[in-house]
Amino acid sequence: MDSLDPKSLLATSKPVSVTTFTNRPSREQAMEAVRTLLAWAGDNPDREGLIDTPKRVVDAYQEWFQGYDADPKKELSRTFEDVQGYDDMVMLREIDVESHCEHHMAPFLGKAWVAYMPTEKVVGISKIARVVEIFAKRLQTQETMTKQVADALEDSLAPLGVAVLIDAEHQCMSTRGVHHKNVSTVTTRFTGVFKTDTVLQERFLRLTQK
Ligand SMILES: Nc1nc2c(ncn2[C@@H]2O[C@H](COP(=O)(O)OP(=O)(O)OP(=O)(O)O)[C@@H](O)[C@H]2O)c(=O)[nH]1
Ligand SMILES: [Zn+2]
Repeated sequence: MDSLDPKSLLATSKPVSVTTFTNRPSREQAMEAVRTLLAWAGDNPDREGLIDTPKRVVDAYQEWFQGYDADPKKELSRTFEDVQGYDDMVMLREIDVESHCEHHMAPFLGKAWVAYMPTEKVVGISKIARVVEIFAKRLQTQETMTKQVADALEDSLAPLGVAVLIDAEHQCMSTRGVHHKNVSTVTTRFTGVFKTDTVLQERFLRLTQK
């Protein structure tokens, strides 16, 4: 099996865009990396209980990071104009967020509230949840993800404004490091009328409360 030279993968010191980083190692190389981690942790990767673990871990990573292969723009490309003049905010409450922090690759889990003020077109509501999922299934900071969700809606729907709030607990804080449990991190992004109209912003924030 070819050894994986990290220098050849990260040959440039410039930040690598997630959409242009296509020089991926093979599945076999990824499984070999898991074997290395198991041995490094102090266990025997060849014992019966661990023999299939690299395969399971690679399958799990494929699921947790499938957002790199998905395009949020595509999800938002189908819109509907026949809404009989509906002119108020559309809001999805408590969309599940299952993501991984880019600093530790540890899970952060929580909820997202997403609203937009449509102009003449609306999008299928499931597509908004799909967009949240696509960005969640990449390595993230919560701040970046919050802005990416808002930007995707802005770019595709050209609405009067967008509001996004994410509330999540980071396991890198609860299960290691500082070991503080039940700390929720809240991030928000308001654009357009949600930024300029404080009454509307407060309405959105009230709707994020239980
Ligand atoms: N702003 C922000 N920070 C995050 C997020 N996820 C994890 N972090 C933080 O990233 C930071 C990384 O800090 P470092 O000092 O480089 O890493 P570390 O030594 O592992 O830090 P500790 O977690 O404090 O042990 C930590 O403070 C984490 O809590 C996130 O989504 N947003
Ligand atoms: Zn972390």
